[in-house]
Amino acid sequence: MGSFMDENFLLKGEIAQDLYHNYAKDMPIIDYHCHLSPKEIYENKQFKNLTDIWLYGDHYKWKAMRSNGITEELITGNATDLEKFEAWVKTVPMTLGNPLYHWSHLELQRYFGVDEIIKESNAAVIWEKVNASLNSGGFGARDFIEKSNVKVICTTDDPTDSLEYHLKLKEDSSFTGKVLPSFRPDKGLEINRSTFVPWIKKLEGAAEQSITNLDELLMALEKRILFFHSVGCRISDHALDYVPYAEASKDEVAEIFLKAIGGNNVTLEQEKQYKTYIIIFIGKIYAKLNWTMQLHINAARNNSTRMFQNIGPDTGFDSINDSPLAYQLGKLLDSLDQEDALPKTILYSLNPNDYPVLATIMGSFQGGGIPGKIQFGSAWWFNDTKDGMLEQFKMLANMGLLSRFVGMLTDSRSFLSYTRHEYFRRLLCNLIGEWAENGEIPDDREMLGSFIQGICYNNAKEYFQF
Ligand SMILES: O=C(O)[C@@H](O)[C@H](O)[C@H](O)C(=O)CO
Repeated sequence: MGSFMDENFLLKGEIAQDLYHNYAKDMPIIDYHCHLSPKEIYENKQFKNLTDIWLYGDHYKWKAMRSNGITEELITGNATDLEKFEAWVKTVPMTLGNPLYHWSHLELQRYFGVDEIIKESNAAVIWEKVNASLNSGGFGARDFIEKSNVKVICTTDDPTDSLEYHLKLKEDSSFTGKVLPSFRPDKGLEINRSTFVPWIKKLEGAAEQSITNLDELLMALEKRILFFHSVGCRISDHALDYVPYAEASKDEVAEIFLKAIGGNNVTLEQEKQYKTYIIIFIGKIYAKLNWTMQLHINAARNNSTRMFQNIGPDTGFDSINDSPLAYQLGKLLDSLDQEDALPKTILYSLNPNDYPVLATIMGSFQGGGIPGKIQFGSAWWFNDTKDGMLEQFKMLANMGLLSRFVGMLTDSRSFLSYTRHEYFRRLLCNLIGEWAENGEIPDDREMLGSFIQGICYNNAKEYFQF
């Protein structure tokens, strides 16, 4: 029996171990969806202590702490960093079976050489060891990126963003990686939210034009897409908590837009018509620019009104949604495909019940000579677990081509999360190794190695063309 999280962690059998150690482990990383701050990267943020880098912004850990009965004071409240750290250390032993248990140990092992089991009796030594490293130099934001062999990072950015720090990083020869923006126009699609009208005002400033009608909105959106493209953006991202599809003429959508900017709510049907029209309009531009369109579907966000009002979004109060998507998604993609204007697309759903739908719709729109043009995206958020990742691998293999998968992303706000790529790679190598051990696939190491390296890095490099 192997020791806890040793070098062959998650790798059963010689083939899996060979595939991981000799093919996967040292492949570079393209992290094509995350929520890191380009400002913190540019400034090479230094971290005060272990809580600063390990707990701040990590709503995965926050959610676990709440489930463990830790009070909010010790999670996002006014407790000291040491008190928050101690509260997390008290929680970790309770997370057995949750990926947080593995991820937390990987984060300390890989970046700080700390092998202690995370538990209360080891809290002091862990706190001291890591803080000594953080205060010794060479443990800034950029250092974690470079240590993790990350070649490309795609942050998540609003169309009105100046991209100031992306531009500064582009000019900074001391930084060898690429930090590229992703175009995330959610606030311009959520026409019934209180953020919509203020956002249109912000867009007027960013696009340096007035936006008093639909044509001007479309012009402004195209301007911002072209600006993002000039800064190196090649990917967009849409959080579609439900997939809209409702047909309407341009004149009808223009009326809906005027109603909204006049400060009036529109009907749900009108919201769907507006969203459908805008997604198709910008999707055509994505296709022209050879961008990739990511659709993150079926999240149910900010379930706790009280906590949303207290501490805002992305704080651990979201869940899986179950809105129907098969018809709507098929029609949305077909609307673009009919005009030969469907961009490369990555389909994610937070609801695993949607996986067969996504994996088969994906197959309906492949083509254009692009391997894996339409992707069934990596197991996302609550599915970013050992079982969730394996389920996605197998579904994609059964229904499409796992060989053409563009692989893992962290989707994180933490500079320590690149260990999730290691976790992913170990699970992938173990699955392929298991198939070979069972004689389900040939034990042809070069072929299997190439398969693995494609999913770890080479497919993404070819697909995204960053
Ligand atoms: O991109 C999203 O909307 C979600 O991934 C969201 O940001 C969430 O907070 C997250 O990061 C899940 O990993």
